[in-house]
Amino acid sequence: MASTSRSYNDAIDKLNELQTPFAVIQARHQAGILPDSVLGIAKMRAYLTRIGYTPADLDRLNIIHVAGTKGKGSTCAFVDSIFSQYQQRHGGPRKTGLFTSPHLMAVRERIRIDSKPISEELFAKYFFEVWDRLEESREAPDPEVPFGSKPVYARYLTLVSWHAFLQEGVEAAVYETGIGGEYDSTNLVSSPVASGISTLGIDHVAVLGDTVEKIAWHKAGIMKTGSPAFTIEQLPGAAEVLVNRAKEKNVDLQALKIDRRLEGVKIRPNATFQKKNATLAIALAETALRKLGLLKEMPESELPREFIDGLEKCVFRGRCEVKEEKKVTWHLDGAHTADSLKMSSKWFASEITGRTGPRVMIFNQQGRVEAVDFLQPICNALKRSDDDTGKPSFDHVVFCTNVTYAQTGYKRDFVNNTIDPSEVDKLTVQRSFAEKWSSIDPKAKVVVLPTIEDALNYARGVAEGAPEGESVQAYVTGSLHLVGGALGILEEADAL
Ligand SMILES: Nc1ncnc2c1ncn2[C@@H]1O[C@H](COP(=O)(O)OP(=O)(O)OP(=O)(O)O)[C@@H](O)[C@H]1O
Ligand SMILES: [Mg+2]
Ligand SMILES: [Mg+2]
Repeated sequence: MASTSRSYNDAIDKLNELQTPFAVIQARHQAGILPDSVLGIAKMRAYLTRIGYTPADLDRLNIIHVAGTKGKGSTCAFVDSIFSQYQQRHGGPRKTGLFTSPHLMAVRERIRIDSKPISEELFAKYFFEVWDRLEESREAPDPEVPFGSKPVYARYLTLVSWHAFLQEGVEAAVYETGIGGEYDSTNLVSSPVASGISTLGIDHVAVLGDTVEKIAWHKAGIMKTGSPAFTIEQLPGAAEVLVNRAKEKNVDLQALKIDRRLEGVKIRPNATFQKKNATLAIALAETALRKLGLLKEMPESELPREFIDGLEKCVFRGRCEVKEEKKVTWHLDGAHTADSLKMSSKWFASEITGRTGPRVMIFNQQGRVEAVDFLQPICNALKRSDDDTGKPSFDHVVFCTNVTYAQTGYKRDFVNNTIDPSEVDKLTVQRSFAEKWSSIDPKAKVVVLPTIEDALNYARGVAEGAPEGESVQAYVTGSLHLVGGALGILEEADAL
C-alpha cells in the first residue's frame, strides 16, 4: 500500500523501519548466519530493475568509486571539492553527486548534489518514488526478492541516490562504499570512471574477515576490468592482495606514493594520512576530469589551481574539526577504529601542545565491547610531559551514549534499532569504558552520562570553574554519531 503522508520526517521514519532490529541481528549471529554476500548483489540488481534502471544507466553518472577501511569519506570529499572548483570556473561537471556514509546530523547529508545535502523536499520525493516503484513493480521476479519488498537501510539509500542523481542529471558522481566492496550495495556499477582504495586496516571483521588480507580481498572487489584503479601505500599483505586481484581482473592498478605536488598545499589536518587521501583524490579527479574533457594538461611539477583550491577549501565536517567557544575549545573527530583513533588522539595532542586549560574527553562507541581496547592508546597519546608528571592524561573523561538530547531523546535521523536498547538504557558499555579508564588513568575524574547533551553541559560546567584566562580543551571522539550529535547541538543545526 502506498503511504499517504510524505514529508522528509515520514521518509526517515520509513527508512528507520528498514533497519535490521537488534533481536534479528542477534538471532542470526547466534545461528552463524552471515550477512548477504553474493546473494545481496543479485538482490540489489533486482531492486535496481524494479525502480526502472539497468546497471548501464549508472554509467551515465561517470562514477568515481572509493573503498577502504579509513579515509574513504575524506577522499570522496576531496574529489567532490576539486570538481566543484572546475564547475565554478569552467561550468563543468554540469552537476555533481556525492554519496557518503554515515551521516552527521541528517540522513540527507549522505546524498549531496553540487556538494550540498539534497533538500528535505527532494529527498522525500525521491525516497517515496523509489518506495512506490518497489511496491508496484512486477519486474525481475526472484523468489529471494518478493514483490513489494525493500532492501535494508543502507541499500535502500543507495537506490535513492542513484534515482536522485539520474533524475537530477548529475554528470559526475563520487561513491563511497558502505561496507567492504565486492558485495557492497554500491558495487552494481560496472564501468566506473576509476576506482580508488584508501587505507586498509581492521574493521567490520564479522563481515569482512579478521585479517587485513581478507579485508583487502573485499575492497578490491570494486576494481573493474576496463577501468583504471588507484591506491596508496598499504601494509604489505594488503598491497599484495590488491595487486593479485588487479591482475586477475586485468586492471591497471597504480599504487601511489604521496604526491610531491602537495608540498605547500594547505590541507587539513596536515598529517600523513590526509596526504594519502589527497593523493588518491588527485588521481581520481584527474581521471574523471580528463574523461569529461575538462582537463587537458596535468603538469608534473605543480597542481592546477583548481586542484589546490579544491583540496584547501574542502570541508569535511566532524573530522579533525576545531570549534572555539568562549571558555571551551572543542576538538571533534569521528574516528572509530583502533588505527584511526591512534591517529586522532595524536592529532588532538598536537593541537593542544602548550595549552594549559583542563582537558576533557567525551567518548562513545555504542555496542562495540572491543572498543574498550581503543582506550589505552588514547591515554598514551595524551600522557603529560615530564614537568607535568602526576597529572592524568585527561582531567575529566565522560562516557555517554549517542542519544542526542536529555529531554527528547534521539533526533529522528539517529534512531538506531540495530543496537540493544536495554544496553543503552543501562549504560552498559559506557560503564565498562569508565572502569577501564579508571584503571589506566587513575587520577582522572571519570563520569558516565546518559546523553550527548549532558556530556557537553558537563564540559561547559568544567569551563565555568576554570581559572580566568584558561579554557577547557575538549576532545569529542569514538563515534561519528556522537560527533554529529555534538555539532548539531553546538550549532543548533539541522544538517551539516
Ligand atoms: N587514510 C587514513 N588512515 C588512517 N586514518 C584515517 C585516514 N583517513 C582518515 N582517517 C581517520 O579516520 C576518520 C574518519 O575518516 P573518513 O570519514 O574519511 O573515513 P571513512 O573511511 O569514510 O570511515 P567510515 O567507516 O566512518 O565511513 C578521520 O577523522 C581520521 O581521524
Ligand atoms: Mg567503516
Ligand atoms: Mg565514511
